[in-house]
Amino acid sequence: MCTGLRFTDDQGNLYFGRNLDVGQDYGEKVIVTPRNYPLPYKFLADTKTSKAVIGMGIVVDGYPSYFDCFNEDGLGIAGLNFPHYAQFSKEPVNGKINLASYEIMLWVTQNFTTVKEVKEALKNVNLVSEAINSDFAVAPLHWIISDNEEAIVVEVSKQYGMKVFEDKLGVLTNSPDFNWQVTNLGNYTGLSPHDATLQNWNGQEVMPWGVGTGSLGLPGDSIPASRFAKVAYLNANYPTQKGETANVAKFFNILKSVAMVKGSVINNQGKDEYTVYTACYSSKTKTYYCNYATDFELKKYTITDENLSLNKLTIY
Ligand SMILES: C[C@H](CCC(=O)NCCS(=O)(=O)O)[C@H]1CC[C@H]2[C@@H]3[C@H](O)C[C@@H]4C[C@H](O)CC[C@]4(C)[C@H]3C[C@H](O)[C@]12C
Repeated sequence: MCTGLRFTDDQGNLYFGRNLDVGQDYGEKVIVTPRNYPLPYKFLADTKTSKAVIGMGIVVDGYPSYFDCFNEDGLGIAGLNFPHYAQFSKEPVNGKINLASYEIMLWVTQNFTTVKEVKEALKNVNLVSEAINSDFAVAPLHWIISDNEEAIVVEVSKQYGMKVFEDKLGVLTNSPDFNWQVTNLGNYTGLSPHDATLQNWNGQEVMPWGVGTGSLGLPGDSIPASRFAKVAYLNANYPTQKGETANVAKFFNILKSVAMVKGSVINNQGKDEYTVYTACYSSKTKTYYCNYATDFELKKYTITDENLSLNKLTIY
């Protein structure tokens, strides 16, 4: 499972990232793709990158295959599992921009600066079920895309085709679909950051005990709907913060509260599924912050004038 989160600071700078919750080691690393790096496509003419990108991923045949990535202009995208729903086109479709589903990460971060532009361009996109190479399966993902101004969620399913949702909550988890998750929030509208008050039930005074009584019922389990509701609630109530340090702390405070702790979830392959890393990109400083289940030290990697103009990937 995974959880994506975005919010802005008091000056409108974006903080955007995710938890990666998996039961498998992909050997992922932080990768900076420079400008002018070869960018092959399955159905479009090969080209070169025009914007530097930073994020977490693996390199497959020289191709930076990102799990989440962010460009130097502050536009980012994260892929999260969307099992039982995600279904891409079997074949390319004439007259459309055909992208292999894994190509959406770099297509978005190379061609656009704003979500507004992405939304317009997506109207003509067809995502094709095509793996990078025969060693990999097609990942059944949906995506959250964000800039300073707004966020959207992109889903392609058998039931609904391609859908692009405004994500005012700044949250994405896994299945069911985004619309279902937002509808489900209606079950949590009684939550309040304020404590419950003293009640009188048939003459009996009933006292709320201690702080936090307004949030009784806020979920704490690991299912996607629970993580969605919890992060949506916390993101809506966490006060706007000033400065990079406080905003990065806000990000990790919220996402670690839905992190899956090793041993608490065992998937149907018998593997521990847990939060392997948490990562947050700051558009203000072009910095990718991350830490790992096995090492909480906060690592910082930045798109710099030096690494954006190299002619090779920088792999940390
Ligand atoms: C498993 C990851 C998503 C984690 C997640 O959302 N889990 C939820 C589980 S569930 O819903 O509750 O079942 C996804 C996110 C990005 C994915 C990777 C990226 O898409 C990059 C390549 C793409 C290749 O097609 C497959 C390998 C891969 C390296 C992918 C492996 C895997 O599917 C990743 C790592």
